[in-house]
Amino acid sequence: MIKYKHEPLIDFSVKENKEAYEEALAKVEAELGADYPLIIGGDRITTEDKIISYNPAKKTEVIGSVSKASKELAEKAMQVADETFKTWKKVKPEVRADVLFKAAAIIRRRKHEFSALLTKEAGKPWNEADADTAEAIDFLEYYGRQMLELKDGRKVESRPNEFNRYDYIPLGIGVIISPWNFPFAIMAGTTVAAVVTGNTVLLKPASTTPVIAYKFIEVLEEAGLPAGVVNYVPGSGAEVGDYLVDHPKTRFISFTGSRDVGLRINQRASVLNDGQIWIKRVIAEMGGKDTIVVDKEADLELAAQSIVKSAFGFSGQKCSACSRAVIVEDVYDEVVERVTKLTKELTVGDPTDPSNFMATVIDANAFNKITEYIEIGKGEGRLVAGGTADDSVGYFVQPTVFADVDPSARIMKEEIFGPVVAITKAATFEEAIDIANDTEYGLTGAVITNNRLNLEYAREEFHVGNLYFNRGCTGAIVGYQPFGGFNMSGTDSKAGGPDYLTLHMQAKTTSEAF
Ligand SMILES: NC(=O)c1ccc[n+]([C@@H]2O[C@H](COP(=O)([O-])OP(=O)(O)OC[C@H]3O[C@@H](n4cnc5c(N)ncnc54)[C@H](O)[C@@H]3O)[C@@H](O)[C@H]2O)c1
Ligand SMILES: N[C@@H](CCC=O)C(=O)O
Repeated sequence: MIKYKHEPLIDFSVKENKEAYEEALAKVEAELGADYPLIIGGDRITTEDKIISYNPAKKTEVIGSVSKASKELAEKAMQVADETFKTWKKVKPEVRADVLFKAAAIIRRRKHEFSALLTKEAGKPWNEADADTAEAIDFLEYYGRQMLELKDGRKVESRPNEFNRYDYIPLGIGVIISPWNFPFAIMAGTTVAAVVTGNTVLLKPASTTPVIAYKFIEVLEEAGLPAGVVNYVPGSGAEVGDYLVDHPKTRFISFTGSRDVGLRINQRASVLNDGQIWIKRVIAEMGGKDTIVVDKEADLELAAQSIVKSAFGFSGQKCSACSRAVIVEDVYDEVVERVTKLTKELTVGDPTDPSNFMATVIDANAFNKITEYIEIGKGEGRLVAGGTADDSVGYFVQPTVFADVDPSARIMKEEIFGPVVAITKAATFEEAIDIANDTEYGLTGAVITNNRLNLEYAREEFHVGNLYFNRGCTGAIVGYQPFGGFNMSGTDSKAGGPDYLTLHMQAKTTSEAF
């Protein structure tokens, strides 16, 4: 087995790569507007009720019409997943892992096609779409190998005349609820983690990005995954989501999304329903209010570049995005000035044009929420860049920077999930870390300093699940920087890490006496 290594990112300055992406975009554009059914037990089911997926950069352009699961169809999917679990759980881990390796190979061969769909369906600029696809491949390659490591359980001690074993067995039916912002990587990663560990799955993708999820199910089928192991049930969060979460046959829920929905799922999952004989497990990866701290002894150009890239990459729509910068007063003015200049240089426009650094936000709801926060920001700080938005063609919000914001301001505390960064001043490095920690979230953070003692101080005191030194706070890589946060950022399950698969299994001890 070749050692795991992350998928390299594409260099679009190479002519062949650029042309290949353009070809992929043309292929995706030729397929726009298609109908996509539900998939339950391998059967394609078309419903009257549809979820329409639109291009956020051309808001009337339909990416696809996706059949929408009702409660009845969700129940049917649940029965199929229950039945299929009886056989899938007995399939050898090596065989399950092979499905993941083959799926990775299929995606790698048609990589740009998936990325181009992300450009159209999620509004991802080329490099962001490519990173999303690369991460999906990484999850497949990494979790496949992780399963091979765990397949014989873990070593435990045995005394003379006894043989003890500690094995991992699957849990049962998992409900996978995924977000739209990494509509390929997170959707695929959370699904295959459940599958490779021997569970069956009901996948409810985000309603803004259901087409990429359908394409992924096709890949799994092509890779040999038996019918019924993953069932594709797009639907309304409130209707189908609640039904699946509450269902007595649901054994675990793997959710990635906002704080409020995560808390709701966690609460509902704790209720014992008729016929239920287990405590449901909940994996919940939720929001962030992530901070870059800049010390006075620091590379200030690196600091400004890191803030701008982490704040505005994919329009700030990453749970890891830098939405706050805390700068020590000695270098405050200089860094604010440089951030402002860099931000004003960013190009914003349709993501199919690779010269645009930034494109849209996902939909009208996001546009309205973000522009409301920009208005709030105008009363809470000094607007130094951006502050405008235009939804006449697509949902475009200019990259926006507020300086001199009080640490207790709303835009310093609440997750905006858009291209807005708030900057505040701290008297000392220690105070900067205190401000960074003053949030209910604890997902990512970064520190820019050349002072070794301050780095070590941050290592202990900066309370986030993913802490980065002298770089930005986005872009964790599967198997290298396992991802997940503290406090209201979720259960810190560390996707892409060595402990992740065990969350999808239960350990069984057997002890035989001789
Ligand atoms: N921590 C992480 O790893 C991580 C990664 C990506 C995104 N996020 C967070 O996700 C959020 C953005 O994603 P989003 O807007 O898709 O989040 P969201 O919470 O609105 O939706 C996430 C998923 O939950 C579903 N859902 C909504 N209501 C539901 C209900 N009552 N029951 C069951 N499912 C329901 C949605 O349809 C969607 O599939 C941000 O807060 C971001 O920080 C976190
Ligand atoms: N894992 C991604 C963030 C996922 C959430 O949006 C990163 O590290 O930037």
